[in-house]
Amino acid sequence: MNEETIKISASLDCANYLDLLSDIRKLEEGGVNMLHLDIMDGHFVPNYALGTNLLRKLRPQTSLLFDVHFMTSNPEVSIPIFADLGADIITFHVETTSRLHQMVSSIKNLGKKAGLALNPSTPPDILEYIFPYIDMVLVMTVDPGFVGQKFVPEVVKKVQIIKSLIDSRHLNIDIAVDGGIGEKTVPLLKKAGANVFIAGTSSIFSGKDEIEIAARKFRELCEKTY
Ligand SMILES: O=C(CO)[C@H](O)[C@H](O)COP(=O)(O)O
Repeated sequence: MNEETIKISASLDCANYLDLLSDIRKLEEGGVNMLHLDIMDGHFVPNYALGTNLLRKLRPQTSLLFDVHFMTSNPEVSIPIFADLGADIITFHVETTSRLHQMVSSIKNLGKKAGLALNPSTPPDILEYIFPYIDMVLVMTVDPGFVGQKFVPEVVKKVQIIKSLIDSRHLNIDIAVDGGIGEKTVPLLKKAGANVFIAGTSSIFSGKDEIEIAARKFRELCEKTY
């Protein structure tokens, strides 16, 4: 993955469930790169979202990349299932396992990109010995589980730290940010080193503009130099 490239991943949990396919067409039209698919289990997070049947139905409908984010307590069992359903990037939380290396290598062995997600309160040190094996770090800028939450400003510093750890190792790893990503927060996070922006109710799905227009405006915002 190319750390200098800006990528927009639209969070499907924020789309209109009653007219999903039409929203996906608008996202394609608006030039997003990926669909961010939050899989929630009611255990790791106190909410439920998305699942296998939905991915199975959606996969033949779009060529957008599937950026699967497990917000689940036991992602190990789900990795092969979602790989088989056409996930392109598979991200799980470092807080859920003591088997980081095993799980990352199982994702890579299935031919998928591997991402690790960190809650706002999780320090970045945990990444030190796993950096060489991963493609993306997903830095949560809200506690996972719900759309429309308040951005945690302290996380900007963490993005900066992760970016300098990656650069000092000359690695090519994407830094994604998720939660409250919009006009006010993109400049701070971009300056700190983020390059994958997860779009939710704070941007593309705010309802202010049509989705395709909002998606184009969001890309402009993310591509600006700050
Ligand atoms: O991870 C998520 C919820 O846990 C969503 O992807 C994200 O929070 C949605 O973005 P917004 O905060 O803009 O509604």
